[in-house]
Amino acid sequence: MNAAATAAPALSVKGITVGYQGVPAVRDLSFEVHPGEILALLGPNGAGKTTTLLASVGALPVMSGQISALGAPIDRRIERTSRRGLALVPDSRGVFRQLRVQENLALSKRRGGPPVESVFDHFPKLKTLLRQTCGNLSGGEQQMLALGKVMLQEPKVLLIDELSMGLSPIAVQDILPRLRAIATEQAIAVVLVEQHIDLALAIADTSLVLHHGRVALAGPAERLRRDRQLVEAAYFGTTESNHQPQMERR
Ligand SMILES: Nc1ncnc2c1ncn2[C@@H]1O[C@H](COP(=O)(O)OP(=O)(O)OP(=O)(O)O)[C@@H](O)[C@H]1O
Repeated sequence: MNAAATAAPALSVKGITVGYQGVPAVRDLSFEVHPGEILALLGPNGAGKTTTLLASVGALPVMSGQISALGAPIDRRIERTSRRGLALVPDSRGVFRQLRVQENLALSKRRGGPPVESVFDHFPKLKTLLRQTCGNLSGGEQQMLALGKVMLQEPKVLLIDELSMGLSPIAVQDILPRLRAIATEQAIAVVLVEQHIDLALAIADTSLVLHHGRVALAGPAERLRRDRQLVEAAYFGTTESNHQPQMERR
């Protein structure tokens, strides 16, 4: 068990069923993420990953089950949720493409929060791009900006939907370790939805594979890293029931 696992969970999801127009897209899902931990939330297209993130941040009501974050039940008023330290980086990246980098960062700056310059500790390249219009940035640069913007909000729970969408593997290899460093240094609980399975498992502590809205596989990321066949079976929904561990940790 790692040190983070001894603290109270920053995000606790217990037996949730959630979906659209009364039709469940995710069923009976449970997991916990502790401060400083990264959970890799994996699974094929349509497995329910985005649905899980939306429910976790309060944007989608659960049909049953409970979600609590930072010691209190999730609030469906997103503004309150974000003030309490929950942040979602959507797959659309959440940057204003028509504005410059410096304007994007300024918009995310909070009174009394960290200075804009603190973003350059992890993303020094952004300092050289301050006057660039975001729409002209590369995908990797836009992702750095998206993470930089969210860091200025000092999140305690960070939910990230496909950080690497449209990025080259090299750009993903560059950005994911930075996310690992940020989560550890700032004790942020991260849920990372990611299609680059190996890269996600390389920086994650725990992992969970969804298939058709149900947990097909869960366990320490290190274990899934060692057994790709098991992960692939979970993606195809052919995991045997004795290979569906509870969310134990290292
Ligand atoms: N707004 C919606 N209304 C109705 N059904 C939806 C809606 N959004 C998603 N779904 C359905 O819910 C299921 C789960 O979708 P979700 O987007 O959570 O999957 P995902 O794992 O994030 O997929 P992907 O990797 O393709 O983004 C899918 O069957 C999808 O068609």
